[in-house]
Amino acid sequence: MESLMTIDQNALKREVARAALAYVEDGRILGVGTGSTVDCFIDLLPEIREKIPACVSSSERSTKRLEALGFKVLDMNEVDEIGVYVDGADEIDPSFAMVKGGGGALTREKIVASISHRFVCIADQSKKVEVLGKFPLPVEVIPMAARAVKAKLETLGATVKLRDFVTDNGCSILDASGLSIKDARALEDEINAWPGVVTVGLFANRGADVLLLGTAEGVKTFER
Ligand SMILES: O=C[C@H](O)[C@H](O)[C@H](O)COP(=O)(O)O
Repeated sequence: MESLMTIDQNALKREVARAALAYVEDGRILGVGTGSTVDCFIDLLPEIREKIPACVSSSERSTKRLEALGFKVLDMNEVDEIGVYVDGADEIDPSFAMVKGGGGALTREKIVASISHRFVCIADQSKKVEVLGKFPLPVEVIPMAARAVKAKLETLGATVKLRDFVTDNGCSILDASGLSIKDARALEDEINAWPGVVTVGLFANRGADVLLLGTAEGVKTFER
């Protein structure tokens, strides 16, 4: 039963990945996110190779995958702007605010998204929620700040675990469960301001512009 559910979810990921190809702008640098849904997207990019002069990627994982397929991946510091950024999410709410970072790439994702004109979120139906916070909120921290930031998250009512993981930036991740996220923008600003926080995995101030949602009835498109 479990494997059947997995197969279905993967099929939904492939469908939304295919739908995102239509959003890639001809001749503009493409921003590429990270995760299993984005892996499906990357694997389809050779079909539109001639439209993509180069990419900027949000992780070493995606960079490797893109380069293996023959795509040029630019350093962020070589680029002023990006047309479309395609990335997944762990949760997305009706205002297009997201929780991201399940794969640990949240900081680079936020940086690439910040210079992108359009953020296209690709996700299967399990990611769409009314209120953010069921998925543990990732917070990337400088390693020496892990204990202090954990304590601050606990004062907000979270149960916090240090992930056994080192990010592409050489930092640590705290996963905060049980937060009641009423005002995602305010919480994003608050946590980002704590000493030692690199970034929080809330993407509310710069949320998605388009959501391509894989459902049992096909891909549904939401735009704001
Ligand atoms: O750090 C990882 C990213 O934020 C991913 O976009 C997010 O975790 C969703 O990944 P997936 O497509 O594997 O569910």
